[in-house]
Amino acid sequence: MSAVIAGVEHARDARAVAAPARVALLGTGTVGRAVLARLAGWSGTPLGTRVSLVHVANTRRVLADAGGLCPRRAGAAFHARLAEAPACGVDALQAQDAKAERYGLVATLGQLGTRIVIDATASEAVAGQHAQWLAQGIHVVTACKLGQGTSLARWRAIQAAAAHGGSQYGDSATVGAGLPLLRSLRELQAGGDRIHAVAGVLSGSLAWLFNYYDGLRPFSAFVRAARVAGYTEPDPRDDLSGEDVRRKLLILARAAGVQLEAGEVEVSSLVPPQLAALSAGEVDAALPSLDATLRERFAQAWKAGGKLRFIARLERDACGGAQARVGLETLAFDHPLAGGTGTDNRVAIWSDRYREQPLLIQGPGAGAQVTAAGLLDDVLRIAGR
Ligand SMILES: NC(=O)C1=CN([C@@H]2O[C@H](COP(=O)(O)OP(=O)(O)OC[C@H]3O[C@@H](n4cnc5c(N)ncnc54)[C@H](O)[C@@H]3O)[C@@H](O)[C@H]2O)C=CC1
Ligand SMILES: N[C@@H](CC=O)C(=O)O
Repeated sequence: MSAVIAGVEHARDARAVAAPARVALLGTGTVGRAVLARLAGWSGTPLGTRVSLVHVANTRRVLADAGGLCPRRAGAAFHARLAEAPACGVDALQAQDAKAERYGLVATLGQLGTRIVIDATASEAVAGQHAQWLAQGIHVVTACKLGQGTSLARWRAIQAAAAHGGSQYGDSATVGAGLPLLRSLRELQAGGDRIHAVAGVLSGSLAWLFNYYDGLRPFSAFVRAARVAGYTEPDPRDDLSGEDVRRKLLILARAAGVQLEAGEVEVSSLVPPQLAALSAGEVDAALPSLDATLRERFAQAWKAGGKLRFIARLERDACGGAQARVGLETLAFDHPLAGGTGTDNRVAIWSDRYREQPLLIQGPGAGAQVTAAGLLDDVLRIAGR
């Protein structure tokens, strides 16, 4: 290659490397707000040059600018009147009709370069779009478990669409709020290990509840506090019923090579039928219906000299089958899965190399900041250097 051509190629490479990934954020609640705050903190740093936020939407409004939005101003625009948002050099913040959001999103992301949708919603409709975006070559980074943690058909569609579109699916934040759980399972298998079993606490809110519930104050008051702290799902019954943990266990199992259907996970719910039957708006007033049963469960565990922990278990047998279950257990105080504090998830993984003593991974398993960091770690991995 001549020096001139090599120089042109080099300049082209340098431009390709420098082009920021174009990012759309869906959801501006607990997690989405923290994503915007973290992006705002990157302004003027090398990390800030690697991503360009072009689209932000929630259920009510959309802000889009193909030239790039200011994350700080976008955050303020969603949580204060636009006029009060401090200016930071963005000329064209456009409020669009939220109904046009899906089409607007793909158009604003454009056709070229690295395009990423961050899903910080708990929306079934948005999860239903993941495979379509991936098939178009748009990467998806998600905190929402409804993509990979529901039906096996949807999980397979996501894998197939990513392969077809040459796109990546960033799922670190779906289990353990970004703890290196999925990554560890994948790396163990890439190194030739078979995963034998996984067990532990996979819910940050339930960890927090059973770390602090004292059997004296009403359990329902702790549920309200966990919701205010941003640890629960938008509807706390998704946590209390074990549904959120079922989804996480399905995501882990499938990543471990066990293609379970949702119905194959045995789930013991903490939600009584009368609470399960209510509309979302009626839930808060009815939370005290949890109190008597939980007080009794706590007293029994205390008498037995143990602690309550909401545990997920996946056990593989030698014939290729697997058992999966989720529910409240009484564990001895010194049980390896009973430790941790706050929202800590604590998960043990048994594999070929970790046969007797499992690999243990522990850390905060819910919360806006850790989840936003997990999402943006995936964004940076996809955006490249
Ligand atoms: N809160 C936490 O600690 C963690 C949450 N997650 C997941 O993150 C997701 C978001 O959780 P939160 O922020 O706590 O919920 P949230 O209820 O605070 O926020 C949800 C946001 O999504 C928006 N939204 C809903 N449907 C939409 C649609 N069709 N298009 C655009 N926006 C839409 C809502 O307007 C709202 O802004 C959930 O899937 C949750 O499971 C994952 C790990 C930890
Ligand atoms: N509601 C979830 C949030 C993270 O996924 C939990 O409690 O773990």
